Amino acid sequence: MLEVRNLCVQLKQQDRQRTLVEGISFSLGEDQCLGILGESGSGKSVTCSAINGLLGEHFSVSGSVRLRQKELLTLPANERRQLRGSDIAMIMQSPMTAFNPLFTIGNQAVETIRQHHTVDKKAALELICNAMSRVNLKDPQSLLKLYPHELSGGMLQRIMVSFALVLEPKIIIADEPTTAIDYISQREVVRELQLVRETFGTSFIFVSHDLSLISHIADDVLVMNNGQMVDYGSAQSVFSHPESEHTRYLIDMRMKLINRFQSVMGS
Ligand SMILES: Nc1ncnc2c1ncn2[C@@H]1O[C@H](COP(=O)(O)OP(=O)(O)OP(=O)(O)O)[C@@H](O)[C@H]1O
Repeated sequence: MLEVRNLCVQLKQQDRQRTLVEGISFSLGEDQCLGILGESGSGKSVTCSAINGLLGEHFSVSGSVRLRQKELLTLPANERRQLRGSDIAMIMQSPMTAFNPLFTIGNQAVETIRQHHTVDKKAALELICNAMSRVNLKDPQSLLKLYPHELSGGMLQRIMVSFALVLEPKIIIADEPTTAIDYISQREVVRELQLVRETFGTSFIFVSHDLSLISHIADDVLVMNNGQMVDYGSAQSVFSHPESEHTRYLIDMRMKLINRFQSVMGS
């Protein structure tokens, strides 16, 4: 489905280039979930944005990103845009920047859905309302009348998940899709994303710094540190026999946290 080879992202600065990400390679099969794990600033979001062609002109991206044998990095911008949503949908970490502040959520939903499905406005609204209810958003009709700034980050994030549920893309890149959401809704969102995978065979790239979440949902895991890939393989092998010091460190930190929690709960 998706084949990424030696992906490298540089930021063009006045007199030099700063490398943000280098040497990222992985394959994502149909109905497969790749977890990208790493601490803050390790390059997870830049990697996802590069794959989806969302980095601006200050960045240079090299390597290869092939979607069903089609090279995406050299694709003209309009063809790339067409793939977004229908082939690859992204649930972004900062939901505020994902929406246009000048239009209501309902307008943006209808516009986005009708770009990819031949349905009228009423049917598009029904689809999005239905998807919003599935991710625990109450009274979707009223929410659709609001502008992005009138909603919390967590609500916008869940609305983004609803867009992805309606568009039924082949691949969903979920970049920390639960960061701005309370614990109960996090579980709803993860459950819904898993249901999408089971129902439509959607492939996922699931980005998180939460090791337990990744170990729970990912088939394969790629661990990043300082813009580089330090471990890659099946979740089972990466977590039981990590190759890098850094992955071992992340696992140790997680174990310490669990032990501390158990001792606090026990005392
Ligand atoms: N728009 C940008 N301009 C300049 N540098 C950037 C930009 N976006 C990201 N970076 C830099 O690229 C590096 C990787 O950032 P990235 O956002 O990909 O990390 P991350 O692993 O997703 O972190 P987090 O979990 O906090 O989101 C960081 O050093 C960051 O400062």
